[in-house]
Amino acid sequence: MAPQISPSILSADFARLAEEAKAVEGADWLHVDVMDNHFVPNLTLGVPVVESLARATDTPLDCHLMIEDPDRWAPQYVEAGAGSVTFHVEAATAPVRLAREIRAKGARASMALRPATPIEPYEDLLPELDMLLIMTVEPGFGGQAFLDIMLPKIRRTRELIGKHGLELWLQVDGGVSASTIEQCADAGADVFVAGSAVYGASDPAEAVRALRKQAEEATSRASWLHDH
Ligand SMILES: O=C(CO)[C@@H](O)[C@H](O)COP(=O)(O)O
Ligand SMILES: [Fe+2]
Repeated sequence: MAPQISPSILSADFARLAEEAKAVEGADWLHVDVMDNHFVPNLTLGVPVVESLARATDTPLDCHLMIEDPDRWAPQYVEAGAGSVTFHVEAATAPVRLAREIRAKGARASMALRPATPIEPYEDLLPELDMLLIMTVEPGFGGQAFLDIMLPKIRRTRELIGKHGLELWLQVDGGVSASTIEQCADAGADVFVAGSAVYGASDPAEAVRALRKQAEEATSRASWLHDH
């Protein structure tokens, strides 16, 4: 799959969300970080804001739920208009049932792993998912440094996806920028969340295009190397 860029509005101006969403039209997704001050020590926004954002932009919403009890809340984000809903496996009680419910309601189902959560126990769940999110920072805040100790986990996950012949997308989130996106693409990620690297730039739309170009070039170099 061609690399996709998902700018995170966590780094945008929350008083101007509609304008900030429009500033990155051309991106594949708009990443919406939902935090409840329990699963992570930060509080952002909820269902009503997602409903408004879905009306304010044509870019599909990629909702990253950093909340307790996603089994209860995630379906409401599909109803609010999200195109993709990511729940954390550490918070979910019944991840298979939840992924099936998200899909049945019409969104892409995605599961996230915190940095200390290994992929291996969840190998058998992969066919139930449309995307897996590997956090490359501890969730909770934008602008943190990329954890390069996550690169082996990205590689192992890409190998598991290949082994099972799945179409699953592999997303990375946290500290993704011009200096780190190529390592992520080389390790096998294909959906890149970037908050401060996009909204901290003077031209966010241009930052999205530049990140996509870097990811495309790194992906084609990596596939050339693997094929030869
Ligand atoms: O989920 C999160 C943080 O928990 C992210 O989506 C951040 O918003 C990414 O921001 P940068 O690290 O790219 O600044
Ligand atoms: Fe996120």
